[in-house]
Amino acid sequence: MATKLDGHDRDEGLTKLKASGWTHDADRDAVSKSFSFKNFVDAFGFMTRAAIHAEKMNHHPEWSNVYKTVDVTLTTHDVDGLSELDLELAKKFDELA
Ligand SMILES: C[C@H](O)[C@H](O)[C@H]1CNC2=NC(N)=NC(=O)C2=N1
Repeated sequence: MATKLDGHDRDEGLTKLKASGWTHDADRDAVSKSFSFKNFVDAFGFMTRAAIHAEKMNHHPEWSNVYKTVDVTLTTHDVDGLSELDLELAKKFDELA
């Protein structure tokens, strides 16, 4: 079971995510990023690779796709906010994009 991030780990994690283009919604305690690709095939390829990774982690994104854009929001529903799993998944999505 995930635990809600707090203290130094949370500050450090959020700082790193913001530096790579993620924004933090304080009301939901969620992070979001809009990924842009060359075309639909690249966007959907990213979603396919990301989905396989998310399923392996048993941690799933809220996301939507329009043509070559994929909008992603990450939060941990089980703890009503950010956990280490969100930081890990965000980092992986950045690597895959
Ligand atoms: C039962 C199952 O392990 C849980 O519902 C998992 C599945 N994927 C999840 N994904 C996300 N983003 N948050 C969760 O709390 C969560 N919980």
